[in-house]
Amino acid sequence: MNRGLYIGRFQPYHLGHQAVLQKIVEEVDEVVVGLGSAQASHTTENPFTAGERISMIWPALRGLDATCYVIPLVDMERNAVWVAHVEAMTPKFDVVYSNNPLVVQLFVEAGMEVRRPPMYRREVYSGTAIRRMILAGDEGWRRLVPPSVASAIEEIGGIDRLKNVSRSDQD
Ligand SMILES: Nc1ncnc2c1ncn2[C@@H]1O[C@H](COP(=O)(O)OP(=O)(O)OP(=O)(O)O)[C@@H](O)[C@H]1O
Ligand SMILES: NC(=O)c1ccc[n+]([C@@H]2O[C@H](COP(=O)(O)O)[C@@H](O)[C@H]2O)c1
Repeated sequence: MNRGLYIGRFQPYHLGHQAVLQKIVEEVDEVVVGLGSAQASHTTENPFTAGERISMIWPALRGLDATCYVIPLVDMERNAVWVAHVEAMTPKFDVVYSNNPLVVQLFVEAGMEVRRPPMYRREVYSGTAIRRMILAGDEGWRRLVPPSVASAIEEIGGIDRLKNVSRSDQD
């Protein structure tokens, strides 16, 4: 039995992430989705709580042909102990999937196999781009995420939240 770890902040989860996971499930029997920066929310970079992100991701994972775990991972002050922290919080995994240079570096140093998934239409499928579209009032962001993510963001008042937390006291 082969298990893969896919780490991201998923702020929000988008169709690029979904495309990566569809490829990962062809290579492993089970996937651990590591929900990074679980402590973060209500900022421009990290608008959604870990719980909200789980609610967004869960329906999208149901369509995948593999057992998936979603595990919240709070950040650690020391990068040197982060891999041990991740290992302590997750079921045992055999391979890590990430394109984040720091994540890759830390797992390679720990002797883990790391695979870098090819980028899937990065110019549009990007958390940063989607948050910018929401802030600009561009409704096109809804086509870049699974339907469950768009409706969850709507239900929690995520559009107004992102706009409000991105304001300065001069606005
Ligand atoms: N379009 C994409 N195709 C393939 N991999 C992607 C794509 N977008 C993000 N990833 C990868 O998925 C992992 C998790 O990404 P993350 O949650 O940071 O999304 P992001 O779109 O990069 O968000 P942000 O712009 O907020 O950093 C990272 O390894 C990232 O490189
Ligand atoms: N020291 C740490 O806590 C540490 C180190 C490396 C990555 N991470 C986390 O891993 C996640 C990587 O996800 P992204 O690729 O979405 O940035 C982020 O949440 C990041 O904060 C944390």
